[in-house]
Amino acid sequence: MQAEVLVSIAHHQVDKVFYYNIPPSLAGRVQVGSRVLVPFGRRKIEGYVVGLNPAPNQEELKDLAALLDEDPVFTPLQLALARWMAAYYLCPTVKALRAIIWPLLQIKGPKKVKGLWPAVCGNVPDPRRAPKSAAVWEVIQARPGLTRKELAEAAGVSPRVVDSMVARGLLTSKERIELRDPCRNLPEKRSFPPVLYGEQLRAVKKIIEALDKNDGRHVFLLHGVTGSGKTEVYLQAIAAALNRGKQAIVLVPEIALTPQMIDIFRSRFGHQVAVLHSRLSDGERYDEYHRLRTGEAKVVLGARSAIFSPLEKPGLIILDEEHEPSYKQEESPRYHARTVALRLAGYTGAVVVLGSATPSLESYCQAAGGGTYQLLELNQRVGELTLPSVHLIDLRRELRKGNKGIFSEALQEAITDRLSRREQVILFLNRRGYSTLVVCRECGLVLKCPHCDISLTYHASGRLRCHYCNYSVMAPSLCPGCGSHYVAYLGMGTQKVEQEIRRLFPAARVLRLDSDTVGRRGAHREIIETFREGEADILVGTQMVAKGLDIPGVTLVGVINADISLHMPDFRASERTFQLLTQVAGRSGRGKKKGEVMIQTYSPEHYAITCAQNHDYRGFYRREMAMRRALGYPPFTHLARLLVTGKLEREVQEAADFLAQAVRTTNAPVELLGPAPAPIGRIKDRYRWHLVLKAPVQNFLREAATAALNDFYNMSNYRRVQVSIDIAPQSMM
Ligand SMILES: Nc1ncnc2c1ncn2[C@@H]1O[C@H](COP(=O)(O)OP(=O)(O)OP(=O)(O)O)[C@@H](O)[C@H]1O
Ligand SMILES: [Zn+2]
Repeated sequence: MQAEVLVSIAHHQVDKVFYYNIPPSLAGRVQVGSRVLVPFGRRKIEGYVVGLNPAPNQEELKDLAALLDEDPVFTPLQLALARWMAAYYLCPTVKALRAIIWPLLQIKGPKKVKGLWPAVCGNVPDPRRAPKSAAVWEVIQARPGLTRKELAEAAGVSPRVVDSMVARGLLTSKERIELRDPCRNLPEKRSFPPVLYGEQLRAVKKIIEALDKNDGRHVFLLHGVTGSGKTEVYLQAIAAALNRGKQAIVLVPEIALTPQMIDIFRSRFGHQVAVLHSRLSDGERYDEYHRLRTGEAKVVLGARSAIFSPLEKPGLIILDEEHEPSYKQEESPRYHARTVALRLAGYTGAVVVLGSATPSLESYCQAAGGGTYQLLELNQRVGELTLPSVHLIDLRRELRKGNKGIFSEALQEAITDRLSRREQVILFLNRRGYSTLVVCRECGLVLKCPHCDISLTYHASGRLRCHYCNYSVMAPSLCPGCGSHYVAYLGMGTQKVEQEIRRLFPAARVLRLDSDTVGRRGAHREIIETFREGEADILVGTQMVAKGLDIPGVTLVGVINADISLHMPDFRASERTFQLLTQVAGRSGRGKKKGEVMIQTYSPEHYAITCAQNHDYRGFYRREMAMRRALGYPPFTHLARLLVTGKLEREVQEAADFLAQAVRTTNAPVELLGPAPAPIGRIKDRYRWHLVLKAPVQNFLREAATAALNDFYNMSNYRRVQVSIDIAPQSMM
């Protein structure tokens, strides 16, 4: 027998299978999916068995060196996905495969801990003479297997008491597997499905019909306004899938994978739910993975990469907030979870549900423009609730009135009003830190990261930080350029908003939610819970406050500056702005009282902002589609981006020129934009240039990019630059 092996060298030029002989010592144990060690050149490297051939080749083959795990690390379905992903995104197959199985590669198996057991029978210590030992004894009889620390804690004694009992031979220690449940601290409560209202019911019925047809051709776009109860549609569709013996994958953006979301799923489906996200420990991830592989868990709730979960045959795949940019992985393999989901559904016959209050243009035109998706609409909020009224505040007029502060008069009054009525406020600004621009008023020097082409952000800790590479330095008191004292701190972040709020409203209880405040495990949950319980009045935050929060006490949402995302050099800037504003506005008025939203902006006429004000998705869609058509951008064309990076700017530029020339000489009918420096010209000491390819058909892009890359590897000498290909890029930065 011989094995076909993908070796773990992720390079286009090694992207093929290599053949090895299976030595007698491994016969019968090597399977498709096995992780092995193989001789490669003068080294031994890791590889993955992707095929077995009974007839050995004539040529002399080397032997597999070792089998690394007894169980296969991937399923045939996962391998099929990897192969498709490699071809679709033009990445080495082994890279795609490793992206799929990384949770298994990272973890070393279950964690072992030392537990304690009673070593003798009966009642040994006398509670009157040795009350502490007696307490320990009582606990260990009831709960054998506790660790030293757990036991001491449970008995309310110092661990030394436990030690002395071990020394006296009363307790013995043995290794045991630690069971880690990422939700172990959650309250176990059951919830029951509410009665669906008309549109919800219709949506669920349609999905169930598709589940019953079982023909793998159903993609639904669930377009439901904020607070319309999309989650309930998902839950009941999942329940129906489970009743039919099917499994479900539910993806939510990492940021929306809030404890609240997890609680909802756990309270409905209990231990049938496995949760996968980046904050799990390796051990917890192992356990959840294990529960999925054995079939104990039938629903996986997770972020982007949970689409690769080792379910045998998912029958329902749901993407909540399908428009979210975080579904795109911004490193190779640069896959989009939605695209993968559709492919996976093609393999398994699963029904796909894409949900959003603000669908991506790509998806909406598939549903509304005569494409292949079916549109399901939820046009109103649950119950008697209505959408909040949204006011635009023209910051130019504010300035003319002489108000140079962060808050317009109207927003300040509205906050005062809410505080007096004991209602809650969310303030949204999509920038963290204190000041986002530090500049010398005398010589004009802007303080930038020494490693990136990015201005440093001043943090309340007194340090300047780069938000791309995390470089930090104490803020200088004098300008490092000219020695001037006049260093100005401009541009505001959430810390400054928080500080201003505390100054203006000293009695208010304020919380801040951004990536600086959620570093500690559990902090995210605490902040949201504290706010929900009404123990704070105002929540300030970045886009972390914009998504998914369902907090009935909030009747006012203030957007401090709506324009931040509007002027990004990216053709999706308007779409992102509309989505963010609609989502954050949607946090207001979800309880008994009607909500209000105030959006501060310098561009009150921009359609991304006026359409958000009027809850007018279709209006936005029409305007934006007209714009995209005129400029020849997706969804009317397909894009690919070649990003060239390296330490020497000249080399990067020359390499980009070489690639451009190579693209021009291919026969593929593609339009080439650039080469040009990327909007962010340098990150982590690497210069960045890019080329953007446009074509009416995606395959032309692949042809052109592949041909250009081959020329590049075969004919050029730029060994130190890196080229990455991004098919259907989400970020153009
Ligand atoms: N049929 C129903 N009857 C009563 N309450 C419901 C019903 N459906 C949903 N709800 C409740 O309505 C609230 C809003 O629902 P949900 O959070 O799912 O909205 P959503 O559409 O996901 O909103 P968003 O897009 O803003 O996150 C939740 O508190 C949910 O429990
Ligand atoms: Zn940096």
